[in-house]
Amino acid sequence: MVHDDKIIAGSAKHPIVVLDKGQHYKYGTAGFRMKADLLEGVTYRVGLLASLRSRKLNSQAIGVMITASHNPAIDNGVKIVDPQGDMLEQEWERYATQLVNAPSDAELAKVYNTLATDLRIDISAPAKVVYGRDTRPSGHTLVTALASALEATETEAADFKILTTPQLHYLVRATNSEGTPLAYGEVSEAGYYNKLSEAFVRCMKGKKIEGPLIVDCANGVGGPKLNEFLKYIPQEKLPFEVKVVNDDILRPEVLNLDSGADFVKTKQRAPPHPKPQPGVRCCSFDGDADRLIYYWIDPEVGFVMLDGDRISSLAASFIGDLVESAGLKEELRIGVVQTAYANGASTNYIRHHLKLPVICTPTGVKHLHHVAQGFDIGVYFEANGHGTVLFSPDAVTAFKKTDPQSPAQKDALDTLAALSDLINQTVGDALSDMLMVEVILAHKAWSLRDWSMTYSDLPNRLVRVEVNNKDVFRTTDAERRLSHPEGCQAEIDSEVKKFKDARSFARASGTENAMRVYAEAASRSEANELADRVAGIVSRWGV
Ligand SMILES: CC(=O)N[C@H]1[C@@H](OP(=O)(O)O)O[C@H](CO)[C@@H](O)[C@@H]1O
Ligand SMILES: [Mg+2]
Repeated sequence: MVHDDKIIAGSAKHPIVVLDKGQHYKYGTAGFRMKADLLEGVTYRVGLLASLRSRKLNSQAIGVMITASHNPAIDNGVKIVDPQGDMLEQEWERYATQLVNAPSDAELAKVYNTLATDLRIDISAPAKVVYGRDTRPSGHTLVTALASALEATETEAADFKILTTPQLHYLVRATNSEGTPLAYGEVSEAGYYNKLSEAFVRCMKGKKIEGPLIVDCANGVGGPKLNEFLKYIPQEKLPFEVKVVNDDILRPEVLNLDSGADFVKTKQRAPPHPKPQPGVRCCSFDGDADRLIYYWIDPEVGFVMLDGDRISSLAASFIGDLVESAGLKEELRIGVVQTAYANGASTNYIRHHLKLPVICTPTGVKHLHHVAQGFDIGVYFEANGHGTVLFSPDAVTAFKKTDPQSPAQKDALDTLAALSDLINQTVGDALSDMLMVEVILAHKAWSLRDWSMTYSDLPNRLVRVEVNNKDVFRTTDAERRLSHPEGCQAEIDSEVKKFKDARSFARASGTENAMRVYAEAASRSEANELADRVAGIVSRWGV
């Protein structure tokens, strides 16, 4: 077939590491992610798939991002981005897995051709792939393998070099919408900064934000990109004082080390460096800048964290009020999407205080994103700080076309329009989300303490349980209950009943070879006790 010889020759230059018997590569929640030295051949093959996907979708540009997010520097990963900047369609995860597991170069060409035939893809049609990578040293080799696959399949390639993950998602959407009425922004990294900085200034309306903001960038790609972004706002218009810390990208060994959003969320404490200053507003990005967590050290109670659930409820409350002031409450449906890991107190607050609908989906951003698209304004966040707010085309039109009857209504409509430009519409984006939070705090004149007073989190605990066979566990009801093994859920239920305001669930991790158990209850000791008991049940059933 058309590309066979070139595909085979390229694959020989970027060989796949054949895994031990019984093991295979799997396109999971975060694409392929593992030790970087296993990834050269994988990345080559992902390049082949991206070219097929572009050809399948009328030559629209497909994205490929090379990153391992919050993992240590020796790891890396590769994932595909669909034309609108969202995650690869689920059906295609299977094709990625098939292509990557082809046992030889010749077999690889065969699988490629079979996919093309089965999916009715014209492999002589034009194809385009845009790609980027984070700061990991291994990224360089992987990009070379990717470029080689694009060359072998005669795919037009746009290398955007070092980027945050959400910047790559932005560029994919900008590329595909260029020159259309829905143009998303200039197709360049500068275009991303222009769009965000301009929208940020419009949202702030001359307001200033009290006190400095310390931004921990996990020594990842977010550091240099945030520093670059700040240059786009004229000094006199800069509404806040930002101090960027942990932005050393020259020493790979410090990437994600004792810093970053994942560290803060899982360890429930501030990064030790720089030494946290009581009372100062802080936030952390993760290694590829698609997660955000806020926190501060309260002089009285110590560390206080404002995670994805908090950002979600803050955004829903602010946007809900604006929609009301804009006179669009009857017209636009606002909803919040969470996973089972969302703190029960946040769900309660959104449902009963903000009076907004909440939908629970399985873990993984693609699920949340998809459900959020069903609302005119869909707010979604995972508790770990990954999320965004999606505005439908109808909502954006309403912000721009509604004729305001009062200055207050005009003000609300303008702020909503500016927010829809500020908030990344493709994926969770730490930089964009941070600017959104700063806008909301400035408008409400809130400190982090004011924000944290909106509701009290239920004490909770997340534990990881290693079992022999996690495949025996199957979930239902958006992962909140186990359907298999039969009888296991009944045991969990009977434990949960013994505690006040309690909830607990167990599910197999999609990214690690382990089970995760979550428990929350009225007190810390009860949450801990319940988590231990449920972990015990899971261990017994998982042998
Ligand atoms: C409890 C938890 O934090 N789970 C994380 C983790 O998924 P698991 O399937 O639980 O391993 O990694 C996912 C990808 O980064 C992220 O979407 C998700 O929130
Ligand atoms: Mg990440």
